[in-house]
Amino acid sequence: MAEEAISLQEKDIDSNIEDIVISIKDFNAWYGNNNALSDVNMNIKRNAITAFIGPSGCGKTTLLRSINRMNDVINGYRCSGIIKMDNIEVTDSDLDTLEIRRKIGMVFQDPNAFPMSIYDNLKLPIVENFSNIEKKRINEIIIEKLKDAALYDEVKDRLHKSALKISGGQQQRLCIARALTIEPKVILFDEPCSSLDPIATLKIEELLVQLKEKYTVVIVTHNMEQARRIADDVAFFYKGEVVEQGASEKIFTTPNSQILSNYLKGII
Ligand SMILES: Nc1ncnc2c1ncn2[C@@H]1O[C@H](COP(=O)(O)OP(=O)(O)OP(=O)(O)O)[C@@H](O)[C@H]1O
Repeated sequence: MAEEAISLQEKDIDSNIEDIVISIKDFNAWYGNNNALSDVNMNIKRNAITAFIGPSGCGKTTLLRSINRMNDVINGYRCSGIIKMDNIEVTDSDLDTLEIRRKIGMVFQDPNAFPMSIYDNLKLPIVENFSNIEKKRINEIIIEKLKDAALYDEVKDRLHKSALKISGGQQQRLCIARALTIEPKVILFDEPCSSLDPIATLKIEELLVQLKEKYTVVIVTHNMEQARRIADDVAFFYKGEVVEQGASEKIFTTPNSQILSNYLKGII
């Protein structure tokens, strides 16, 4: 099984470098003495959806949050190895983490709309990130990003009403619009549909498929049907290792490892 995993990783590393936006090399992560990730090697393709799957506690979120250095704030967290986004070494401790998060945005499990108007939810990151920006341009960006997040038509008549008064699915699309305002290259999604009903979930899935035209999407999901529906590539995590990774079609139809096969059958 280990040999099969290595050959897949090597194959990925050989892919056209232009198509790769994030490369992860020999990455390890610890919380205190707990080795949460072991020797992860992975290439994440540009303008594609990559899904991280695997049982609970196997390191998916740890890797996701390491990609934009969100884990830096956790007491006892440390890592080794290299994560690069294009030519930027995001694991370089001298880099400003805010700068990294401008390029690598994140959307969380539960919609975290701010308790303010829909308009102000988007205005806030815009004024924080683009100094001296004109009001007219702020308006334009807000409308553009609400449209990109497939939300504009549903909220255009209540932009100045509270963001907390819209549905959970709409709030999640608002959070996606907010992440888009600063023009990231990559957007990380940590189980973005786990608190949503099936209809709201399908809307987010459709949106992610649209977003990959402009952005690179990485998603942690426990929903295998979701990964199957939307992911181009899949990485299967087990006990802190990436056991298998590759094209979604291949992962779901002809997995190499018994562990992945068992996971897909719901045995583990
Ligand atoms: N903040 C933290 N402090 C200490 N240990 C942590 C922390 N977050 C995660 N861990 C540990 O790191 C390991 C990997 O957890 P992680 O959340 O990355 O897994 P996961 O695959 O995303 O799980 P889930 O699917 O349940 O979200 C687990 O052993 C977990 O207990």
